[in-house]
Amino acid sequence: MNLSTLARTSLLHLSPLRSTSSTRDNATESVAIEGRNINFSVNTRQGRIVPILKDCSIRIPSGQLWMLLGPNGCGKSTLLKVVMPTVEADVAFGLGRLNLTNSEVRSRVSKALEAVGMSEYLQRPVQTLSGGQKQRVAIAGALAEACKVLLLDELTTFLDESDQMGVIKAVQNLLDISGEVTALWVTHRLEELEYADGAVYMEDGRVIMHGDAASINKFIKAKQSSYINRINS
Ligand SMILES: Nc1ncnc2c1ncn2[C@@H]1O[C@H](COP(=O)(O)OP(=O)(O)OP(=O)(O)O)[C@@H](O)[C@H]1O
Repeated sequence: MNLSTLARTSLLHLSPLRSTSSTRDNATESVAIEGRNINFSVNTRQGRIVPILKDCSIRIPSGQLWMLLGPNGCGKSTLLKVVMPTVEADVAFGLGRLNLTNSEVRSRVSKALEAVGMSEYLQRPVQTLSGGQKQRVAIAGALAEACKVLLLDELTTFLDESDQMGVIKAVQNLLDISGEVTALWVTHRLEELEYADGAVYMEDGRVIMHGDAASINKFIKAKQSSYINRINS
């Protein structure tokens, strides 16, 4: 079925949540996934609204294995996608171990998302983002944890040109804003050198050249044309 838009209303929490358990000892147990009254509909191209999830509520305690069952087409996969973490939960994930207050967590998440140009995606499920947007959210996660060094391995390999630029610009922007974050970016794409302050070129386990990005670009291009000339001769 072709869709023009997706509509979703839900109240969803992903860990860490505390709730009163109905278990034998009435102990407080941690809830990893909780969705309340989740509704999800799709709008067809013909303008018809098709309800898929109808007022679903689930509560899954931390550290347990639960199964989701039901006949084909009843909505299991859709429910799973809708309970996928939001951008906000994803960026906040690594902060769980830092013993921060909720307002500190919110402030860090919002600053990190701002730095990568993703503020307006706070409540979007990560799974609905493009590849480049997901990379930017991952970078925001590192930033929220106050990482001072980012080691970024081929972030843009499978991205189209606009996503590729979005990620490069997000990294550049956060370096400009923070003034104290350093990034080392692994790439095969020579055109990305235009955005680098410096570069390192390796061959066969050795650093062959280390310096300004323009000189390294020139060096690699000269090597490439000499190689092409050799195989054409
Ligand atoms: N994007 C969509 N557009 C239109 N209909 C959709 C969309 N996503 C899901 N549906 C419909 O919603 C219903 C639930 O689909 P879903 O894949 O969640 O079911 P399921 O329980 O996981 O099925 P199965 O057991 O066959 O994998 C199906 O009728 C499906 O065709």
